[in-house]
Amino acid sequence: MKFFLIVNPISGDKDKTGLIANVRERLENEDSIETFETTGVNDLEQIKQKLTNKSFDRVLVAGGDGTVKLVAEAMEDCSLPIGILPAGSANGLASDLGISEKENEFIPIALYGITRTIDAVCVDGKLSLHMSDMGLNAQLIEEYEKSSIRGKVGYAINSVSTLFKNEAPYEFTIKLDDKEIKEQGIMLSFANSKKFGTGAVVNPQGKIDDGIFEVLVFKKLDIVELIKTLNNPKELSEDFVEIYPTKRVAVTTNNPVPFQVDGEFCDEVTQVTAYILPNRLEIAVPE
Ligand SMILES: Nc1ncnc2c1ncn2[C@@H]1O[C@H](COP(=O)(O)OP(=O)(O)OP(=O)(O)O)[C@@H](O)[C@H]1O
Repeated sequence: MKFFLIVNPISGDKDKTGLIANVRERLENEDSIETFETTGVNDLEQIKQKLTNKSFDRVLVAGGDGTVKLVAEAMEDCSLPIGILPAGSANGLASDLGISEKENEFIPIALYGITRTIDAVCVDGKLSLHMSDMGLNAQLIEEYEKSSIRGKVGYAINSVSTLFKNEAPYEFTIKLDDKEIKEQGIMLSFANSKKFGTGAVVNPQGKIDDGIFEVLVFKKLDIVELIKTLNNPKELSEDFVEIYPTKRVAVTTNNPVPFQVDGEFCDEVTQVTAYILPNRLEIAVPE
């Protein structure tokens, strides 16, 4: 097999040298691998070009959700299976697909594992594979991106400051196919899957390949419900989160609200439309 390995050198604040060496060690004799390191500038065009000019059998991604998304965007015209080597501060997509965080378990899956086709969501014209949202979490991501401390420690420190200086609750007007709803909440998520990157299950009925996504309106910070999300709940209280399964939605707010897509802060917005992209991507998963 021919592999194209894309490495994000800064993701998760982790050195990837050992990981790359371990991947190479697992290759079978006739396999070949070409490596590309992201720079944070012009990566999309460069990856697209490599994929157009050469033929590969599988693309490996050593990074977090943002890097997987980048690769998925680059594969608009050329669809190849993706093997995820989780190496971000938040590996929400990998965790949702049941991919282990242990190198000796995830490397063989990424290289030779069976694949599964998953949906994506187009959110405000951008590709979202996992979770995008308007509100508190997006503000946290904005603060994190500005801060010099990366990795899980960076998230933890910024969580505290975000909790003290945010403008929530926000007023959301949610237009679904059959109804329009007004809800007040601290954030609104467009969820293609079950969990946040932290592992918190906020969308218990969510499936990444069911042709729909869920709009989640988080009404308040409820410590008891937040603890529940860490224990794989089958359902959550409607006083904590209201869930609307749908194929499309248009959301508006009165005032600008921080907005993020799969862990990347985008902007402050007053409106976002989203719709499902069924069977968008093929990813290697555990059996
Ligand atoms: N060489 C680089 N230098 C700086 N930034 C980079 C580089 N390569 C990629 N990036 C940036 O990394 C981000 C994607 O990181 P990703 O989500 O995969 O990992 P992460 O660990 O979750 O990210 P973060 O460290 O931001 O939490 C993108 O914003 C991208 O522009």
